[in-house]
Amino acid sequence: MKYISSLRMKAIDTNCSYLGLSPLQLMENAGAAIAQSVKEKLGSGKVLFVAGRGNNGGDAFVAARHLAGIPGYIVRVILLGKDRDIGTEEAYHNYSLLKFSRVQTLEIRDSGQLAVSELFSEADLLVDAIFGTGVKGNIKEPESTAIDLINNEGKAGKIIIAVDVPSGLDPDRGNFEKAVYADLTVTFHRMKAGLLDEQAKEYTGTIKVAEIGVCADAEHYTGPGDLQMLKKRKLEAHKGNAGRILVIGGGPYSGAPALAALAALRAGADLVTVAVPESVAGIVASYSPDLIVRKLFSSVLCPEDLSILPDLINSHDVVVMGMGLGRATETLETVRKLLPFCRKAVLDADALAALSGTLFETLAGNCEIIVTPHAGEFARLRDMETPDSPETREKAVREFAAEKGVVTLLKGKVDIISDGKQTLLNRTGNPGMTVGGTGDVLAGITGSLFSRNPAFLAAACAAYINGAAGDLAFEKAGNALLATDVIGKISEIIKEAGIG
Ligand SMILES: NC(=O)C1=CN([C@@H]2O[C@H](COP(=O)(O)OP(=O)(O)OC[C@H]3O[C@@H](n4cnc5c(N)ncnc54)[C@H](O)[C@@H]3O)[C@@H](O)[C@H]2O)[C@H](O)CC1
Ligand SMILES: [K+]
Repeated sequence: MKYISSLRMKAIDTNCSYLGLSPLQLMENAGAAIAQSVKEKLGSGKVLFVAGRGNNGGDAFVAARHLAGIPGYIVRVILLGKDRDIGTEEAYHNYSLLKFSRVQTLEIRDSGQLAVSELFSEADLLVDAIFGTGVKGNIKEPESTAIDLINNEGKAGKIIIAVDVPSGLDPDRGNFEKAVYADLTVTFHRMKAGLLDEQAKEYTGTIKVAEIGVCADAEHYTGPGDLQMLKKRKLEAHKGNAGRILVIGGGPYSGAPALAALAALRAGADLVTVAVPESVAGIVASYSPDLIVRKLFSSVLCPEDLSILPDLINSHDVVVMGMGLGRATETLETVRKLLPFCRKAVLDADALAALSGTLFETLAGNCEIIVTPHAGEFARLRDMETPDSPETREKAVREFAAEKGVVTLLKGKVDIISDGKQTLLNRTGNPGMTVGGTGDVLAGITGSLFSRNPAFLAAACAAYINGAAGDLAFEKAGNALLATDVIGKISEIIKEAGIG
């Protein structure tokens, strides 16, 4: 069964909002689904909603409004706190509407007041909306008492419906300190992993997955929500904690490795070292004082460099390799020899020319790889034309990623990112980005994110950030935009997503 983590669900929520589907609309659908389930369980009578101060409570306020309009129901809501304690705008909005909806509300001060309330014993059906996916740590008061009181009524034979998850149950792991015993759990959009836990079964009752109108693209295309899944920088971070990146590139060209390195820095890496052949080391160093340049031996990457690069690789978290290396036989041979020293590598441009199917197999398990080919490079990697139609292209990327065990980011008008199991599409970016260097920028961002995040998430978010930064640059420069303009906008995208 396909299930979803609470973090991913939050990301999808944010992506919906980015696409124009507001959290309020999702809440309205969630509440309507709860009201529908109440109607199916109870034809008429007294319904008590026990609501916490988060969006789980918000769903209950919507459901209460929907039910109160139907003859035969007496609808009451207990809010575990005061209205000013309600944590989200959407929940507050829906709570405010209850005044106009023939719903009796009670705001409770503390667990003592809760324990003497007769609303519990008077109800025919109780709806548990104390916590959903936002529960954290040990359960405090008055929530703890509220769970006990709901369970007392459940023991007395009343119907209990849980909103999204039985309150107290960890939606991802299923473990808990105490939780509501429900007859029915109405969970939204997708099954939550925690509900499938063996121990959890006793608490969930029947599980119903309710559609709440999530846009399909919020899940299949990258968005700002995906960025929220990236690790946040810790306030007490030390130098190097946010990633040490080694860029290996250059020789015939000097700009490409510098672009990748500067992009990695802008995407949050702490330290970026650029290892380039001696012939271009001075030029690369002259581009920016932010770059640490390590001089290699010759005018192209060559076997002699194997005397210094393994140590350098070892002192960095991620290697980003390929930009501007050229395709001299000795260079490609050196790339192949370096890979077994890498733990995490982003391979782009000329490094892709060094790869063969068997090489992937020898590396399996030792080195996590992200490849970032364009259509031509992807065709060479597979020894097969890259398909034109979106569906076949997506399938080709998914199959390649699964077969070779590498995260694949196929660049194009719509980028395709897959690890063989999960696939995401990215449509940020614009025609101005066909200018040289934007691929190097993407490789740099990918390396930076990969140092602290899983490969698939890093690649998907890098594609989004690169394109979104390009879109900002396009506003000013139009089709005349340069790769350096894109680098200049990375920080705005990262800051806006709150991950910088
Ligand atoms: N797309 C969707 O899935 C939608 C989900 N909706 C509903 O929203 C909740 C998640 O809402 P959130 O506000 O993030 O969190 P909760 O309501 O679950 O809880 C937050 C609330 O609880 C307090 N709290 C947390 N832990 C504890 C504790 N241990 N003891 C006491 N109090 C605690 C916290 O301070 C907050 O006040 C999801 O489950 C769905 O029901 C949307 O409405 C529709 C879209
Ligand atoms: K709940």
